[in-house]
Amino acid sequence: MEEATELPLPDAYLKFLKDSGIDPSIYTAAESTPRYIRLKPDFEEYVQEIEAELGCDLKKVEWLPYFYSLPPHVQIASSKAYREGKIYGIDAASGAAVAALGIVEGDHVLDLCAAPGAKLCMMLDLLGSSGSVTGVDVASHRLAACRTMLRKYALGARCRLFVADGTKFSVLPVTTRSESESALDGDPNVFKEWTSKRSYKDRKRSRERKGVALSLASRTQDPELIFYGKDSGVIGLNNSVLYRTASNDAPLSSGYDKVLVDAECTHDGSVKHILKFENWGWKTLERRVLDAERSDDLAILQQQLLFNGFRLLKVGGSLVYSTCSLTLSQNEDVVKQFLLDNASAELQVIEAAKNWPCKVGNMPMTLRFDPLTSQTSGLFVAKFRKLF
Ligand SMILES: C[S@@+](CC[C@H](N)C(=O)[O-])C[C@H]1O[C@@H](n2cnc3c(N)ncnc32)[C@H](O)[C@@H]1O
Repeated sequence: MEEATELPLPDAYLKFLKDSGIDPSIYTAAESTPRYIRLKPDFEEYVQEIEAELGCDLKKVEWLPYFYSLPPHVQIASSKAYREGKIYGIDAASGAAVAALGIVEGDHVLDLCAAPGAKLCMMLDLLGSSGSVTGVDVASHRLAACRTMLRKYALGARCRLFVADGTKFSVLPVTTRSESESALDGDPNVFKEWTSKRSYKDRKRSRERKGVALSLASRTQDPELIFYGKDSGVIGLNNSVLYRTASNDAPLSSGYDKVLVDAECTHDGSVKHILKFENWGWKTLERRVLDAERSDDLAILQQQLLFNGFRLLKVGGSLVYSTCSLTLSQNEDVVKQFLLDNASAELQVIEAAKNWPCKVGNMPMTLRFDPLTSQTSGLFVAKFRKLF
């Protein structure tokens, strides 16, 4: 195995690792960490066919249903199975973050940092034939890629996507529909089936609707609905119902059952991603990772995302906070501060994790996937329950 000292990491980054208490040798795992795919549940019988196509064995990940590992250098993008939407690439640790949510059929799930969307796809696969998933991301181009992914994998029926700031997003799930809401059918501003090709008349209406939405949803900072599936609960609603928002103080009975806050972070645990900066230029790493880490803004953003995700959670519901950073400041410190500020939050044991190849974090009940020991990308996971 390569020595940590031989890795092409610049001094400024090595200092960041040292200051953050991260052992640089985790990057030696980049070459040997397998690639992971998730097979869409309907396609398990195709394993042998996919193996022949990729020219390698698919090794079942025993601790995570429908996940397979393959040698790190196998490319999946040109394979027929990938093009036909039978498999998607997702690291097993990312899959664990979704599994930690414990999604069951009928849940209304919020994914507050959703793009590019591998976790969102897995959520929709777990959801079954009732419930919904709402994906939010502040980056419109990334969320557009997420929409493409949903359509490719035919997973969008129960999903809606909003470009919005997750620290302010306030739109509630559509749970039950009252008679007065169903009677909106004649209203020209009612959402019809979603289509990417919309007529001039529709676009004009949508602009008008957006105007209404802006005034109705001033607290939501103009969330823009860029996709909704036929069973997402959006069709037949008008703006006033769709943009029904959560009040800041009242405990929610109509909030989301499960929330994932897969927060923006420095990505230092994503060992393969970090080593790509060798080609992209270390200056880019300094700008994207080190400057971000140095500024207090990132920690504030993580706190605010967690705070708002929890606000939208219904009483009794569960929230998973994850990052692909291994620093204490972006993980345990965020969790500690959050627990201090929120009496209604308690850390929850992740029952499913008993057989996972991860370690307990620096706080009981939190988990850390470490590339050297877990054979996955690095990831921190904490789960909270809302008590009241
Ligand atoms: C770690 S990535 C999420 C990965 C995603 N969950 C997946 O599985 O593909 C973090 C995301 O947070 C988004 N983000 C950053 N600031 C945000 C904000 N204020 N509100 C919502 N999303 C934000 C970024 O655009 C980025 O897509």
